[in-house]
Amino acid sequence: MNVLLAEVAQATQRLADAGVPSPRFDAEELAAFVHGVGRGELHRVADADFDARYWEAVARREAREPLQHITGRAFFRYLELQVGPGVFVPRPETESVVGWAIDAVRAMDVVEPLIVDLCTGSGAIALALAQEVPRSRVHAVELDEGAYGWARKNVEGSRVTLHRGDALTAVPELDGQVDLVISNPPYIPLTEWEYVAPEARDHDPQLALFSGEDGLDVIRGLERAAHRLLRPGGIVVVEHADTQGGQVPWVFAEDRGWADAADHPDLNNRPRFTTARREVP
Ligand SMILES: C[S@@+](CC[C@H](N)C(=O)[O-])C[C@H]1O[C@@H](n2cnc3c(N)ncnc32)[C@H](O)[C@@H]1O
Repeated sequence: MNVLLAEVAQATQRLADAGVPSPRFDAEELAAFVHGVGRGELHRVADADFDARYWEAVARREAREPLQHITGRAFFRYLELQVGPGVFVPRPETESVVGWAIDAVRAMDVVEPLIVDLCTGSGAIALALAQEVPRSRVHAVELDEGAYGWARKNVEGSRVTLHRGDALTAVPELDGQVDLVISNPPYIPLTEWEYVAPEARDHDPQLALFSGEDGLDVIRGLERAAHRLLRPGGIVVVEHADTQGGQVPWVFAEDRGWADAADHPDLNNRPRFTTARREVP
């Protein structure tokens, strides 16, 4: 075994002892990052090239700093995004939410679909839609100054138009014209603070996580914003916590101008997002 692989094995044990949920993956990813190679190429790093900065990176992860803050990058669908302190790290469960949205927009058969991503954080959702839906016109909205700064770096050179503002009142110039509104908003109930993993609780911005006593404050506001923005027949897609699948579809009620409200699971078969269609009068 070469030196690096032996160090990775030791690091894996340290991360496991610290309670890191995916210790081998993280130990390998940090080694790959520090040595500037892919994860599948670690065995090729010569013993003389072992870089002791690996152990600095492992110590940070052991203290439960998010992996993506240490490497400065997050992978989301086909994208590599810049992330760090001050912005929510995009999560794998959101990838399936975006997958559903991409299929829904393609099925609309609109030539230049107009899409709005509310609460964009790093810009992950907006950028994935711009990349995967041909000729889409994508707008992204973020309130927090720090997160907006990261999104601005990520959208540079893309087709995404970024706006700084409150999702609930944003982009009124698009009212009644939008084909798809999508959001992964803050949705954790304040009462669950102590159960949130240290990586999120201590490193993701509070504005990205919590939303009132039951976690639904922002989603209730988004319901009105989506109704305002969508054209008749347009679709809203909202991510929620796996405990909220029984509540969120009721926010998009028929007597508030919605049709076909439904809830959907993620790849782990947990309730993850609600979709609804703005009713056609
Ligand atoms: C859970 S994070 C999701 C970020 C991104 N959509 C993703 O999936 O990675 C929620 C984001 O919503 C932003 N946010 C919270 N309240 C907002 C509001 N009223 N208007 C706009 N953005 C808001 C937070 O700053 C944070 O960036």
